[in-house]
Amino acid sequence: MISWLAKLLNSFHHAIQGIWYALRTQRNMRIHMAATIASIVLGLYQGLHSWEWCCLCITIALVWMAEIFNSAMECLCDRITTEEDPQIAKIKDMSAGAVLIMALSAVGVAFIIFC
Ligand SMILES: Nc1ncnc2c1ncn2[C@@H]1O[C@H](COP(=O)(O)OP(=O)(O)OP(=O)(O)O)[C@@H](O)[C@H]1O
Repeated sequence: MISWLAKLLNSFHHAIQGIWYALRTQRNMRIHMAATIASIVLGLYQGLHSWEWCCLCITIALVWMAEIFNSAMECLCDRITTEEDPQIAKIKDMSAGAVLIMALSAVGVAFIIFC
């Protein structure tokens, strides 16, 4: 039981380390953090309904997830090669495209909720 709990806590520790690494090294993550704080402050100020908070939380989580997966993909690509490679360019472009889709969607959600 104790070792199961220790393994669980260890997994959390690694996951938090990953988020912290992304926040420290990725400029876009800091932009997402600023947008997250601004949305929460605006949400508290406007007194959102619970369903609006649900939409906001899911949207924020999806943007963060997309950005962290994108950062992980970039790390993996750079581990394979840092030399000019057309395949690496396609992989990184697609990964960045996924973040862009989610970020645009988040802007739409924010517009619907706050305007
Ligand atoms: N090894 C490579 N070979 C060819 N093109 C590359 C390579 N590395 C990066 N690129 C191109 O440069 C773009 C930016 O890649 P980079 O690794 O600098 O990401 P970034 O600027 O940190 O992106 P993001 O802002 O999404 O974090 C890629 O989308 C790709 O088009």
